Parts: sequence; structure tokens; C-alpha cells
Amino acid sequence: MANVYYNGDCNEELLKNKKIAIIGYGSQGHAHALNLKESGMNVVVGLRKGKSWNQAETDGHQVMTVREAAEQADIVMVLLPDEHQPAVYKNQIEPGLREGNALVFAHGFNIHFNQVVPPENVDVFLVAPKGPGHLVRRTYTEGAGVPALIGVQQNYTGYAREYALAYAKAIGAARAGVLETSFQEETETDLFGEQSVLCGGLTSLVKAGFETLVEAGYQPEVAYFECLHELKLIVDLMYEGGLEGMRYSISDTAQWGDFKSGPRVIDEHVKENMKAVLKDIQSGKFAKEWILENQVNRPEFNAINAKEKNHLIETVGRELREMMPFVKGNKQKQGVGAGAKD
Ligand SMILES: NC(=O)C1=CN([C@@H]2O[C@H](COP(=O)(O)OP(=O)(O)OC[C@H]3O[C@@H](n4cnc5c(N)ncnc54)[C@H](OP(=O)(O)O)[C@@H]3O)[C@@H](O)[C@H]2O)C=CC1
Ligand SMILES: CC[C@](O)(C(C)=O)C(=O)O
Ligand SMILES: [Mg+2]
Ligand SMILES: [Mg+2]
Repeated sequence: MANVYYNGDCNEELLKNKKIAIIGYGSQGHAHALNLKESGMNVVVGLRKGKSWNQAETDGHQVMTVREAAEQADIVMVLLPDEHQPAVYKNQIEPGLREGNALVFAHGFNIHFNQVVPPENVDVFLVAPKGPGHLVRRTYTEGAGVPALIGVQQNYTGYAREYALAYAKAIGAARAGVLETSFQEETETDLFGEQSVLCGGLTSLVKAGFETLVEAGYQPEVAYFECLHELKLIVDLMYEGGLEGMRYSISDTAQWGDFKSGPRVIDEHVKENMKAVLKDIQSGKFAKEWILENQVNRPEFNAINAKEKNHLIETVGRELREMMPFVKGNKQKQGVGAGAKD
């Protein structure tokens, strides 16, 4: 079994005399900045002028340019979109780094794929929450937390691992569990998870189920409740009690169907496809294509995104959710508030 670290294994005091710059105030940025501040840390936020800058000020942070934040801080946490990190690092963060500072990431992409190459005289480590930033914030306020991975790439000061654990505690992650990893393992497993299971696998599974029912003549609203809405309720049971916990609550009929039909849908071909996806991640093929897509202003990303927004499951879902105020209650979903996306 891997070692799992909890609050008692982390010394937050190590960060108390440090200034921490949070660069970016999106999904992860707002959560880290607010959680660290409420854990008693000295936080500044580095941004460009715009929507996030205004939000961070509204939330009571000291906001400045990325260059100023990097110059002032001992610990610089880079929470910009992965594709923006290399240019912002080169032009605004690197010039501000001093010997013994720490450069920190929530995902290893740019270090692992050599898009950011830090100087040798700084610590480089990872504190990667295993969950969306809005949940990093919400769970912290509820007295809980989202688990995280830590990893050390460069240990110039000799304290990088201890700083990583302290940081993980201060954002609430050590309430849930912190695992030690490498930049390589975090990057490859995170990309694999989001592509094959959590995001790509799931959205494709949901759409395939929805389309199968609608094409067979069933009402789209029934298909939406069956294949998307109820998914959260089922996943909540798995989150709380694993597969067994979920199966305890469903009918024996559903459990029999789970055993018999699940492997017919997610069969050996799916695993073969997953292995191919993993291979492209490990070889750097996926990373290269994503970097090139950004260099030409994302034509394919934007085209697919526009098409996906107009899928029947989305138009039907928007209408049904209008009637469920308890589902609509999340401000970020309406594009307002801290960490909101456009
Ligand atoms: N989303 C998540 O939950 C998770 C993300 N991660 C990792 O965390 C990191 C951050 O991801 P995420 O939180 O999704 O990022 P977001 O897309 O939410 O971050 C957007 C933020 O970055 C700012 N920004 C973008 N470009 C620039 C720039 N050129 N100069 C200054 N600020 C800029 C935006 O400001 P503005 O308003 O001015 O555009 C905004 O505040 C990534 O490495 C990601 O892989 C890891 C685990 C989960
Ligand atoms: C699952 C997507 C994720 O890896 C995450 C929220 O952990 C991301 O990059 O946003
Ligand atoms: Mg992730
Ligand atoms: Mg990710």
C-alpha cells in the first residue's frame, strides 16, 4: 500500500513566514488563494487586468501583475491554463524568481513535457488536487477536502517535500489524504483519467446512452433523466461506498443487469482503446497535438466545442434544470463568481 499523508504529517508552520503568489484566479486559483488565506497564509494573487483581477480584489486579495507577484513571493504557484503557462512563465515569472524560491504546479504537464524549464537554484514541486477547483473550495469551507498528489522535481532547499505537504494541508487536501508521486506519474495518470474515464469516457458514454434511447423513439426528457441526471446520484453512492455501496442501494434487477450487460457495453475493445490513449499520452503525441492546436488558435477545439453545446442532451438538459432550482444553485455554473469560466 502507498503511504497516505494526513494533517498530522504536515507542518503548516513552515509556510507561515513565506509569501505565496497564486498566479491565475480560475477554477484552481480562486480555491487555493482563498483556502490558503483562511489557513493563515500570506497570499498575493498575480494576474493580468480583467475579469479575474476584479473578482480577486472583490474577494479581498492583494492583486498585482504576475511579474510583481513572482518578484515578491517565496513560493509561486502556477494556476494558469496549461497552454498559457510557458509564455507567462518565460516573460513574467522566471525574471522574478530568486535563489531558494519554490515554483509549484497543480499539474505536471509543462514540466514533464519540457515546456517550462526552471533554473536549478529553485525548488520545483507539485501539489495536484484530485478534483475540480470549485470542489477544492467548497469542501474546504465544509471542513472537508479534496485529496491531492505531491511530487518533487527539484529539491534545491532540501525542504521541497515538506513545503509540498504543508501547502497540501493549507488548501485542505490533507484532511482527505495526500499521496506522493512524480511529475511523470501525475501527468500521465491525470491525462489518462480525464480523457478515458472522468471526462472523455463519461461524456461519450452518456451521449451514447442518450442517443440510443432517443433514436429508438423514447422521449429526450426521459433519456436525459435516465442517462445524465441520475448519474450523479449513482456516482455519489460509489463515492461514499465504492461499487458495493452503490450496488447495495440499487434493485437486484439493476445489479443483475449491471453484471450481465455492463461488460457487453464496456468490452475488451474499450480497454484496447484505453491502452492506445495511454500510449499516446506516454509517447508525448497527445501533448504535441495539444500544443500545436493552441499555436494555431484552436480551430478544432472551438469547432467541437460549438457542436457539443448544441447537442440535444444539452438543450433538453438546460430546460429541465431551469425547473430544478436546487441544481441551478451553483454560481459558477452561471458564469459568475470566483473561478467562473466564460
Ligand atoms: N480545473 C481544475 O479543477 C484542475 C486544474 N488543474 C491544473 O491547474 C492549473 C490551472 O487550471 P484551471 O484552474 O483549470 O485554469 P483556469 O482556466 O480556470 O484559469 C484561468 C485563470 O488564468 C488567468 N489567465 C489566463 N491567461 C493568463 C495570462 N496570460 N496572464 C495572467 N492570467 C491569465 C485567467 O485570468 P483572466 O480572467 O484574465 O482570463 C484566470 O484567472 C492547470 O495546470 C490545470 O491542469 C489541476 C487539477 C484540477
Ligand atoms: C478531471 C479533470 C482534471 O484533471 C481535474 C478536475 O482533476 C482537470 O484537468 O481539470
Ligand atoms: Mg485531474
Ligand atoms: Mg487534469
